[in-house]
Amino acid sequence: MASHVAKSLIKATHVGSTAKFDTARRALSVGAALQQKKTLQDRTGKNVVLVDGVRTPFLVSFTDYSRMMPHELARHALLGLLQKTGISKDIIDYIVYGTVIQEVKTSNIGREAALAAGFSDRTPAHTVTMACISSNQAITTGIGMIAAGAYEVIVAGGVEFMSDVPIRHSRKMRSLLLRLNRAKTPAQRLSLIATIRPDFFAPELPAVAEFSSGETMGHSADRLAAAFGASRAEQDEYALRSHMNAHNAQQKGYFTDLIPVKVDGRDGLVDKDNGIRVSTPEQLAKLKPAFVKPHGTVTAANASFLTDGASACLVMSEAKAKELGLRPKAYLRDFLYVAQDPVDQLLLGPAYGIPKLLDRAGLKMNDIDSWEIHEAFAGQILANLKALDSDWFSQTYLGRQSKVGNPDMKKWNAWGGSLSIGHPFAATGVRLAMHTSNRLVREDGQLGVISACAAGGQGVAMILERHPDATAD
Ligand SMILES: CC(=O)SCCNC(=O)CCNC(=O)[C@H](O)C(C)(C)COP(=O)(O)OP(=O)(O)OC[C@H]1O[C@@H](n2cnc3c(N)ncnc32)[C@H](O)[C@@H]1OP(=O)(O)O
Repeated sequence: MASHVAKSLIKATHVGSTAKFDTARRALSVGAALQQKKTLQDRTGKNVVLVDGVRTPFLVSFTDYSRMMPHELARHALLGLLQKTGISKDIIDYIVYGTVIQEVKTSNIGREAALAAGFSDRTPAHTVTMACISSNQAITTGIGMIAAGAYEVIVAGGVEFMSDVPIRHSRKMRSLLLRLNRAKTPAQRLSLIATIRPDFFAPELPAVAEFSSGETMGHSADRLAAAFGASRAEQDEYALRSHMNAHNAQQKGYFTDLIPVKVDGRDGLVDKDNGIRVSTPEQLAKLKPAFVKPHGTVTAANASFLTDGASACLVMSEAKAKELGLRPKAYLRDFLYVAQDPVDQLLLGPAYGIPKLLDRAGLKMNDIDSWEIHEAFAGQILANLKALDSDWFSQTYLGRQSKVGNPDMKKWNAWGGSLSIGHPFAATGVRLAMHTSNRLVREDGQLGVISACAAGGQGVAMILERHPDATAD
C-alpha cells in the first residue's frame, strides 16, 4: 500500500497535475492510516478495480415493479451506473450481465438492456447464469477479460424479476403443439387434437428447486439447519439481527449504491428497499414452517423472500480508472468458485470457499474487516458458521488440519443481508461487492470478503481491498 501510494505521489509530481497531486495526497493520508494493515498482491498484472456500482431498490415481488419487464429494470441499473460515475456509454467495451430465471423474449438480457439504455449497438453484451452468484460471475468474467488484455472497461451486473416468470405448458401439450405445427393436412391436425386429455392442461411452474434432486432450496435449507443443529430460535434471532442491521443502515443513509427508479403509473420514485421489516421474537416464533411441514424450522421470516431488482458495476484496471479521472472503491484482489454435493451440501458454498480463499491469500479470519455473506436462509448461514468453526468439517471435507474458526460477528453483514434487503438472485453479487466496498470506508477497514452459496451446490468467495481513493458515497 505504502509503495503504491508513494508511486502515485511521485507520478503526480512528475506530470505536474494539481488534480492528480491532490488525489495522491489524499491517498497518502488514507494510506498512512491503513499501512499497518495487510495489503494483497495483484494477481492479474492489471490491478483490477471496482470503480463503483449501483442497484435499483430491491422490492418484494408483486409490489411496485410488478408490471415492468426485467430488461427495463436492468436498463435502469445501467443508466444509473452511467449517471453515478459520470462516464460516457462510449467508453464501455463490454457488458456482462447475469440472470437466473430468463424472460424468454429477452434471453440475452444484457444485450437487450444495453440497447434499451441507448448503448451503442457496437457494444457487445452477453448474459451469464450461475444461480445466485450470477453477478459475481459477471464481475469475475470481466476481471478475466481485463487480465487477458481483451478489453479495458467492463460493466457487470445482474437482474432478477420474480413478479413474472415463464410458465410453460405441460410437456405433453408442448409436444402436441409442435406436432400440430408440422401437420400437413386437416385430418392429421384433427387426429392430433383428439389425443388431448385433461392433464395436458396442467401448467409447469418454475420452482426455486434443484433440478438434479427436485428438492426446493427451502427444504434443503431446513435439512441443512437440522444437520448442523441450528434451532428455530437461533434462526429467528439471526433473521431479526439481519432486519435490524438493514434498518439501521437504511436509516443512516448508508445504502449509497441505490438509484431511484421511476415506475410508469406510480407517483414519485421508488427509492428504497421495501422488504426490511423489524419484527419481534414473539411474532417470528408464531410463524408456521414454510417448507418442511409441520416440524420444519424455515419460515417466511427466516428465509430470503422472492425479490425483484437489478444491479450494475464498473470494472477496469487501476491505470484506466486514473486515466479517466475516476476514484475506485476497491481492488478486486482474488476470487474462486467451489462446487460440492448438491443434495446434502447444497448451500454450504461459504464453508468451502472462505477457507480456501483465506489460505490462498495467507490470511486468517481476523485479518478480514468486513464480511458480506449472502443470506439465502438464516439456517443456511448458521450451518455455514458452524462448519467454518468445526475441526471435523475441515478435516473431513476441506482437507485442512483444523478449522478456520469464527468471524467477528460485529464485522459480519453489519448492514443486513439478503434476508432483509432482499435477494434478486442474479443481482445480489454486485450488492455484496458494493456493501463491502462502502463498509470498508465507513468502518475504516482494509480487506473485505464476499461469499455466497448457489443452486447446483456451487459457491463463490472473493476478496476486495479498499482503494486509497475510495469514498462511501
Ligand atoms: C442460493 C440461494 O440463495 S437459495 C435461496 C433462494 N430463495 C428462495 O428459495 C426463496 C425462499 N422464499 C420463498 O419461497 C418465500 O418467500 C416463502 C415461501 C418462504 C414465503 O412466501 P409467502 O408465504 O408468500 O410469504 P409471505 O410474505 O406471505 O409471509 C408469510 C407470513 O409470514 C409473515 N412474515 C414474513 N416475513 C416476516 C417478518 N420478517 N416478520 C414477521 N412476519 C413475517 C407474513 O406477514 C405472513 O404472515 P400472514 O400469513 O399472517 O400474512
